Amino acid sequence: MFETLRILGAPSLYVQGPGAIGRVGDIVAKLGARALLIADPIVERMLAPRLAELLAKVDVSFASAPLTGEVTPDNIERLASEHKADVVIAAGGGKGVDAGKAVSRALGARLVTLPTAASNDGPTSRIFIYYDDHHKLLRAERVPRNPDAVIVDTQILAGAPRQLLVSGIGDALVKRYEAAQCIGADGPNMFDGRATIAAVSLANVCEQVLREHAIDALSVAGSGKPDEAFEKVIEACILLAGLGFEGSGLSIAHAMTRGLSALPATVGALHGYQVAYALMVQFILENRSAAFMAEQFAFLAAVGLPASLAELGLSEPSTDDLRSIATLTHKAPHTRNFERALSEDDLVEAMLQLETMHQRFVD
Ligand SMILES: NC(=O)c1ccc[n+]([C@@H]2O[C@H](COP(=O)([O-])OP(=O)(O)OC[C@H]3O[C@@H](n4cnc5c(N)ncnc54)[C@H](O)[C@@H]3O)[C@@H](O)[C@H]2O)c1
Ligand SMILES: [Zn+2]
Repeated sequence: MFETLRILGAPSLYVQGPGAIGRVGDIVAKLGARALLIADPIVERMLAPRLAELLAKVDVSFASAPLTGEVTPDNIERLASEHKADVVIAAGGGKGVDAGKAVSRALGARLVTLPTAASNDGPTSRIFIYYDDHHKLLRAERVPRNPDAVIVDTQILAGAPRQLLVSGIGDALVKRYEAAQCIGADGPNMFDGRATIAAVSLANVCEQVLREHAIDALSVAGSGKPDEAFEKVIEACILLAGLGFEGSGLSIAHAMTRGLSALPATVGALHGYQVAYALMVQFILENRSAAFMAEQFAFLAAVGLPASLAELGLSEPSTDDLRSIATLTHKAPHTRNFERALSEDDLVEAMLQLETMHQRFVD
């Protein structure tokens, strides 16, 4: 139920910097005696030996379990039935973090998130996403509390593939504009409450930090050597964007992931690439000026984010493609968080208009 109350949720602790993983022992030992790492197989191999060593020092028992396949209800149930833990360490890109969140809920365990890539702002939030086995988005779910701790080791993040940071920048950039639409439409935030000044301010500052420092931060992505610009952008992508969206609400840019994740040509695009494109559609629906659109196209191009369906992987969208994106998007609850009621035709028209406008910009 949507309340008239202003509600903000947040993790209990946020730790960021090079070598932050060294704090895992202290943090986890305060939460329980048995820890379980959930991550995809690549991240599990990368982190398990180090975590085993850090947790042994504080007498916390340690086990790890790789998630193979998608974050589906069945896969999560299986992982939860095979393990017991007081604390789940949810690590990785968005998939491992979401899987860990889901397992922590199933086990009734405390939750520590340990992002290894800043590809999205899931590490701070209560939300996780269920998919089917073909990576079609099923629904958003919630854990009962925000994570007990978020540990962001920027040395690890600076070693992650560049495109994951590009994705995180896309996911963070959109938050300010979705917040504005959601609040304007009197829509609910992710706690089914109203936005606080705090949450909106964070979404706004997040965007400013990205406009100022994203390009510099990307220049060290993949090097393993975080600098000051990188630290700022990571905080924007994970903390500011996370608190900003959860406390303010979402709109068209995220609603469109329903449609975009259902089409073979776009399902493989990283989450932040999908929402960056979808933000451009939102801007068309907002009737933004040509000058504003040109600025956005230039910024997205500089970061390496898609601003058209063609750049997202669907170069000649058929009428059926557009209709199917619009139908699924229209069903998403966040679509109602917009300044006017939208029809499926409005969405199709906006996508077409964007392709034409973007083509003109590229030419
Ligand atoms: N809970 C939320 O609020 C929220 C928000 C946005 C997205 N998501 C979810 O996030 C998922 C997508 O996340 P993603 O784009 O990060 O994909 P992903 O988690 O699949 O990661 C992409 C790849 O990067 C690898 N990787 C991660 N860290 C690495 C590192 N340091 N070095 C080398 N390789 C590394 C992973 O092993 C994987 O192969 C989706 O499931 C999406 O629903 C959740
Ligand atoms: Zn997102």
